[in-house]
Amino acid sequence: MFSSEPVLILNHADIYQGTKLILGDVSFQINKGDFAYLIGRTGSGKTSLLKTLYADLWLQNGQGQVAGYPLQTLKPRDIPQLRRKIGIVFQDFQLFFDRSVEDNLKFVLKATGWKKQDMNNRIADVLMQVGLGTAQKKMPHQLSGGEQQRVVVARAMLNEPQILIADEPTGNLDPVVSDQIMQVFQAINNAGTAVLMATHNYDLLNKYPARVLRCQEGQVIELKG
Ligand SMILES: Nc1ncnc2c1ncn2[C@@H]1O[C@H](COP(=O)(O)OP(=O)(O)OP(=O)(O)O)[C@@H](O)[C@H]1O
Repeated sequence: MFSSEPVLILNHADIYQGTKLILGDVSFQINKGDFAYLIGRTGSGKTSLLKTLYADLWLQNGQGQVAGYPLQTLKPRDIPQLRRKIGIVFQDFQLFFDRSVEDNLKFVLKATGWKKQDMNNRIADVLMQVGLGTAQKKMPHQLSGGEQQRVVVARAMLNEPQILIADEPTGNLDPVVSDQIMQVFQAINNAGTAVLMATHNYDLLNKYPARVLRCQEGQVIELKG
């Protein structure tokens, strides 16, 4: 029902690291409600592609649009707004270990201009969404690796992103815990947020089938299901 609205468009995009072309002539689209995996060997360019989408790498050739922001003409001052419309999750949890779960989430809400009276409700909502409704006051070290990663996902959802971009989100987690993270992603996706997830974990692809984009020999190709 959401499938007609594009949240990500790449059109003949070239992905560079410095002067080195990593992926050439990349064209694909992700619509609201889509779930897509990004696969490919180590060094094939998955991370470089994702970094281009959240403007950590500049798009030098071709066109790109993410959450309505054109990447090829993006100004540095637009980057924070773009990143508010994208949820970003990496393999290594980057929580502040010297503050509670709640304070980790508040840090983002403060930085993105939320009113104080709205913060507690939003924090409760996102923690509920990732199945950690009672973790508010806990310190990160009191949580397991999988729970910490779920806090990271909750943090990425705070500003109701149009798309969640995840780079190896289950990379350090065992199969059972990876599965839990995946179920959280599925629930987020079912609620209408698009998901683009780079992974080496082919078990997940079999268990949770979705679109598959593969980085291979300097190109991105979509595998036909
Ligand atoms: N900061 C950088 N400067 C120059 N080249 C880089 C940089 N980061 C990555 N590269 C190169 O870009 C290519 C693609 O790397 P990238 O990290 O995007 O691949 P990947 O598919 O994400 O790999 P992995 O599965 O190991 O995460 C590699 O050849 C890598 O050596």
